[in-house]
Amino acid sequence: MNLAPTSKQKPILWTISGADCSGGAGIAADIKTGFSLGAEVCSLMTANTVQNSHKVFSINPVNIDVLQQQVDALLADKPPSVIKIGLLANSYQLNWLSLTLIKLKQRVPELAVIYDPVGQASVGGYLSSLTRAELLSLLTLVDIITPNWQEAEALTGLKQASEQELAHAICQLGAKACIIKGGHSQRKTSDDYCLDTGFHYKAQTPDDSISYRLSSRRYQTSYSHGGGCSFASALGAFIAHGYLLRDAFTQSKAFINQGLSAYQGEDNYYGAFEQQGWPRDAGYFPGVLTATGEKLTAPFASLGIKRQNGKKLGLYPVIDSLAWLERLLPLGLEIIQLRVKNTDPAALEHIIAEAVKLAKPYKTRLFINDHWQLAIKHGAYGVHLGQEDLDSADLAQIQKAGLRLGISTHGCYEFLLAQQLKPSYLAIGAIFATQTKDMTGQIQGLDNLSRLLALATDIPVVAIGGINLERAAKVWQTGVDSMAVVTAITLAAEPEQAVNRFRQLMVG
Ligand SMILES: Cc1ncc(COP(=O)(O)OP(=O)(O)O)c(N)n1
Ligand SMILES: Cc1ncsc1CCOP(=O)(O)O
Ligand SMILES: [Mg+2]
Repeated sequence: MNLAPTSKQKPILWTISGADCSGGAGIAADIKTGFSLGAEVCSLMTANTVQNSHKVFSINPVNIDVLQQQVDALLADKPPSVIKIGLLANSYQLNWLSLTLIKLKQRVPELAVIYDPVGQASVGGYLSSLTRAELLSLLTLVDIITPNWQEAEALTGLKQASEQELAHAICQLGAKACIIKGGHSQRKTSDDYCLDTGFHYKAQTPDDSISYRLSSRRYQTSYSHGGGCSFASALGAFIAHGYLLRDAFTQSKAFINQGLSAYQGEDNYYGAFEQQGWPRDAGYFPGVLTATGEKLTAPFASLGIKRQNGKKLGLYPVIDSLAWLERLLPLGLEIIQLRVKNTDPAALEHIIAEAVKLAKPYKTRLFINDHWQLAIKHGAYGVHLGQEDLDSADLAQIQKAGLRLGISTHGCYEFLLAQQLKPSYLAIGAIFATQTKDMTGQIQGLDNLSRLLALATDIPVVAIGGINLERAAKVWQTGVDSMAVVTAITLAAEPEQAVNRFRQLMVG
């Protein structure tokens, strides 16, 4: 993921789906969704369906020669970064598409293929005559499949299986990731479940997979026609913009919640789902279910600064030695982090113990990166943990010891997840490319920083990564509470002067 813009060109999403003359689903939904989310949609129509709000009258498949001509024409000047597949009307189309995807993936190696297996129309009636065996043949070419649970049961042949088991079975059939949509579920939960077995950033097997579960309240509305297609095309649009699957998933769910909330309570009319632009309002974002969070209910000790009350944490130097700490403490900063890597245990303990002693006479809040046991042992003010540390660290122990906790996040999924742990601050990074740490695939950019800030509660938010004096004003204008920097200070010709210049631009 690199969300820092490199050009003003819109990402291109192809939709290979049916047209719905009643305007809500299929290609209409995909175009409205793409437009709403800043993606350019090219449409390859598989069928010209005749339907209204009561019934599907006919399907009218398009000949594969026409589809092939459209692929050839579009490849010349509008190659896709994502393809969303919806209705496939017959086995000619399925076989043609399988061969086409193989060729396209050779030509565009980064291409992501999303398949929304539309079998049944929401008004009733079957849209596709494909058999299960035929559909399965497509799965190995699919990066993300988005069935609802009935479709997932039909694909796997499993009954009474959990969403997790269904997703796992579908990934074993060949798809790289599977999102089971809970929206139409008659099950107790309306959670959406995602199993990611290797898409984008980690090569994994289905047994070594990552799962995400998002939960939202149910929206009562009759304006939902095309919601499923819109979810899959929103996912495509977010992925085309460069978001990781977990963040595309979270934002797509927010996009759907936002649309479903538009006409709540308007009954007796079968209306189309309404695309309402990029979801920014925290109220539409789903809950992120986490086992770690369920154990913690109380907030971590506070920094004495809340996001809303106007006081800011300001500059947050992240340094790696006692010498730097001694040099910066007299400058009267609100917060400093000691981030020591690759040091033997005895030396490390000595450094942390000394750092805590050095910081005692100052009002500066000293955070220790990574080494939470030593931070507790020596009575540091706080601990900073990364995502990888969250599972192994004993958060309850940190909380019980009264230490403050800062957590790194990289995108909206992790931000919402970490927020539920009620830490003392949340960090977002890397805002820009940085030489200090390998942040490949995790560059947020300023726009995404602003979007994440819209999800913030009263917990202070720190921006980190590639921030220097030239870029600082723009970062500060987003409304962050603090900017954490390493090299902008440690490599500055005059570090004290650099600190002062940062502070000057953070006034107001
Ligand atoms: C303020 C702040 N934000 C993020 C980080 C990065 O922490 P982490 O993800 O644990 O990575 P390392 O720093 O351990 O490499 C941080 N240290 N401080
Ligand atoms: C530790 C860390 N975490 C995210 S980016 C980063 C490095 C920040 O260093 P710099 O300020 O030199 O870009
Ligand atoms: Mg760390």
